[in-house]
Amino acid sequence: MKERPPFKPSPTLTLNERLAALRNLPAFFKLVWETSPLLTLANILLRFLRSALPLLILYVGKLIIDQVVLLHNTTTAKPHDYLWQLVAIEFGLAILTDAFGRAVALIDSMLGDKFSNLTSVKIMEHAATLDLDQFEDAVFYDKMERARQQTVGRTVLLSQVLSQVQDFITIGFLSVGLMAFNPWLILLLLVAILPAFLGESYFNDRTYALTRSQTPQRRELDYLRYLGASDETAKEVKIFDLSGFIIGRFKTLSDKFYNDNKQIVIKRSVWGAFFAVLGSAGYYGAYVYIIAQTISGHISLGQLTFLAGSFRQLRGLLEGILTRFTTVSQGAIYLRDFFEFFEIEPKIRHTANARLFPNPVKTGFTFEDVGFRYIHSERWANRHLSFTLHPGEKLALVGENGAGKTTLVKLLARLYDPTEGRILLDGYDLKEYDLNDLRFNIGIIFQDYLRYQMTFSQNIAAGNINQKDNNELIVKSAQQSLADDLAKKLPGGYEQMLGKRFFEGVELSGGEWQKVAIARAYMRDAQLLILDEPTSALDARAEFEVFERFTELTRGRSAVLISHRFSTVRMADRILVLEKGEMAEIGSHEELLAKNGKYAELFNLQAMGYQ
Ligand SMILES: Nc1ncnc2c1ncn2[C@@H]1O[C@H](COP(=O)(O)OP(=O)(O)OP(=O)(O)O)[C@@H](O)[C@H]1O
Repeated sequence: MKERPPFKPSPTLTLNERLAALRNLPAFFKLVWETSPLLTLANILLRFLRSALPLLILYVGKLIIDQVVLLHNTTTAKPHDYLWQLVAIEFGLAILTDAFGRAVALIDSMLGDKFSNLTSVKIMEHAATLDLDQFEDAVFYDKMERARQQTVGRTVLLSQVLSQVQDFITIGFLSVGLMAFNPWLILLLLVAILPAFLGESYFNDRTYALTRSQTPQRRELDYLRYLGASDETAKEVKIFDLSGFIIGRFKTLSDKFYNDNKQIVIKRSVWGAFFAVLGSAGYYGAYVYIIAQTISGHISLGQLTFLAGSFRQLRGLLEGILTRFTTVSQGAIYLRDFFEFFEIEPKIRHTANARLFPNPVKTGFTFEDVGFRYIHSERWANRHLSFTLHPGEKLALVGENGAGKTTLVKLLARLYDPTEGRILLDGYDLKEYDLNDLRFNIGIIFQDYLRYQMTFSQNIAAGNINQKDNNELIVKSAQQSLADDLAKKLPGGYEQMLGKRFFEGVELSGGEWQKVAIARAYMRDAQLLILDEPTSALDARAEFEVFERFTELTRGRSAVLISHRFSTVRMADRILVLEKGEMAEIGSHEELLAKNGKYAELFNLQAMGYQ
């Protein structure tokens, strides 16, 4: 594993970037609304009602104290009914405050869960539309990882923005009373709190920059976690005794994470404590002033409790609003990462009036000087390919490792578009065809096909998932790929769970998995079938049988076969020999042997090995 450069926090964001990030908020709220209009509405309503309660409680408190003082100072006995009514009202308000608070928290958490599910689905849906080469790009993965992180915890932003509004309203209510008393005191509070706000803002910036720069490392940690503890990796990790190496790498990376984060957390906490003292000083300054005013008889005891209470709450609220402001703008910046992912557009797409796949194909697939280079690669994986795959023809691709065989079939299925030249189907560029229809009519089984940890029948149905309940078709496909005998031997038959990851799963041999995978090719009525070496693990007899059936069953349809076994390759109508991505030869087995070129050389080499 290449040693990574040390973490380098990206530069902190400019004010413009912060403000620009706030523009994501409306889109975010739209998404929250989409999550659940009912919960969102209930949340807003409850918060609004709750914002008036603190002032009401303080005011009732003032009335209570004034009433107590009055009763205390009068010598004649007076009924206490009014006082107890006030106490009962305050009690009721306190209960309401608590009940509203809990209801809001409950709704927040339900909304949060729903939001997280909705956004995860959206990410998966969007990822499904993107191109293969986008998945082969580390920068893309970083973006996807950052977007994925936003699916959890982002609803905190919602409650923060709503709390912000709620607190503003409460402040408005509280300020009305205080303004009448002395507006300067509010200013004093604001000045005392400002440093805390600026400090928070600064540290949030640093944290964001660090988190963002750590994305690739976080992905590497995930990967190491998977390598160190997964059924797919356990065998090799044990045999090569890699666990020490993997754990060591994990520890180094996670320690570095810890240390880098620790520095910011410590600094933030020290400065936070200092700023809190400043805030307290402002509050106590105002408090002393109010006490002095009471002693000198300018205000009543009830007013003292009302004002002191208002101030205490105001300080808390102002502090909350200011620190939350930075978190909200921070959250908006994280949102930028989320929405950025959705801005990634696939390049491989079709036009509005795309053509449907021809049935039957008339002239076939024609390569016109096709060349292809993978993203970020200097080398041509395919170059100067010019040939026609005729309707009904069986074409075998032959060539050494890395000669470009798989790349060629990926171009046929438009997993990539040619870098130069073009591929025509019945005379029209592949790009003019409806992408879904094209892919549906081309069935490919790759050499690195997936071994789904699902049931036997689902593994086959993966070839045409719309037919997952069509048992007849599934059994027929299994019979055609020789997988049916296998199903009969399994305890659960077609409903047998495959792989070891889930309960009562059964592991298959490499060749058995291949037979299951090949059955996928028969699940759809594809016009072009491609087998890219999915038979390498079959014994020679099984491969021969599989291919014999394949050519028989696909009669009338075109097929491309990739195999390193010449006993199989010779069954094809024509053989295309690739060398370093270019066409070396094309012709039938007999023609190419007679030519005594590259094909004859490879064929004789293998024949010698069997002697
Ligand atoms: N996703 C990819 N990104 C970048 N380069 C790739 C990618 N896939 C293949 N290549 C490169 O393209 C070249 C052709 O690869 P390809 O898989 O088409 O060969 P192949 O003939 O199918 O080989 P094999 O017989 O080993 O399966 C190789 O040099 C390989 O390194």
